[in-house]
Amino acid sequence: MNSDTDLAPAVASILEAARDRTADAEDVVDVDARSLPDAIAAAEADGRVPVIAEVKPTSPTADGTRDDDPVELAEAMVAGGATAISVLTEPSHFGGSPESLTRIREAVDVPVLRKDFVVREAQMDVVEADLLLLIVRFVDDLEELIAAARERGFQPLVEVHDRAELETALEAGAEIVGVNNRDLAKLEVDLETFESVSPHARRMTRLDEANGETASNVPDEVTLIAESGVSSPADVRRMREAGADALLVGSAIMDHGAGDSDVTENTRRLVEATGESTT
Ligand SMILES: O=C(O)c1ccccc1NCC(=O)[C@H](O)[C@H](O)COP(=O)(O)O
Repeated sequence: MNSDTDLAPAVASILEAARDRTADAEDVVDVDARSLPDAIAAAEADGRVPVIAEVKPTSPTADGTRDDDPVELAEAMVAGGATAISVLTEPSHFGGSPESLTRIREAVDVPVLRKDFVVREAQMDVVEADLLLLIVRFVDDLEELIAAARERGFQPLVEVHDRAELETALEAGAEIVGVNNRDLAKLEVDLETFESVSPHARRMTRLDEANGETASNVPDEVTLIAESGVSSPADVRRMREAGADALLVGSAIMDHGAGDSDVTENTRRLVEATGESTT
């Protein structure tokens, strides 16, 4: 793990809370996961942009809190064409909970991501989900955590912020990689982050192993997700042109400032962002 000194205070606080969080589950999770790559393929087949819509009651950068029932939010996102649902389960900075995720997963039939700050294996045994987030920057033993997640049936979504972290992720065998456009020092979003990392991911996964340029456990295919800062159909097209297989969108769908904003419509305008347009 890198030093904590170049993290925004909010992120340092999230990380400290994550490290302190106990997980005293008696049973090891054993989940029969819904496949994200299959869900992405199904969306592509019927002309939807694959959007992972995020149930994110609040966040350090949100301009408010939405108190709506998380299940109603998730169902509204699926009605708008969401390919999968991301659920923040972090309680103190994002207003999430594992219980919300369980209720959501029972109510929808798309894959559900547990978006949290998991730093130890024991913290995986809190709730069943189809995908589990692992953030390269925050863990010391990525390869072991990927293996531990897979043993439980989770599909690990490994999050990176730059090319060096991407290499770490791919060499550890990550098959689903999220490139987060929000930097952890100032919490600013810049879609160029995805644009600069994505070609490197494609190059690394295509290099012939025999030429010795890539580690032997780099997968042939990787599912690449552009995370954070996608707020308009134009942003969607931009990330797709840069190679995103799917987009993870929270704030633009939750629209925290406007408490009663229509989550179905907010999802649909991104899901339908195909073809040419200037907006
Ligand atoms: O969203 C935040 O304010 C935030 C602050 C500090 C660490 C992480 C944070 N967000 C986590 C996420 O990765 C996003 O919720 C997710 O990618 C969606 O981003 P957005 O569409 O920009 O809400």
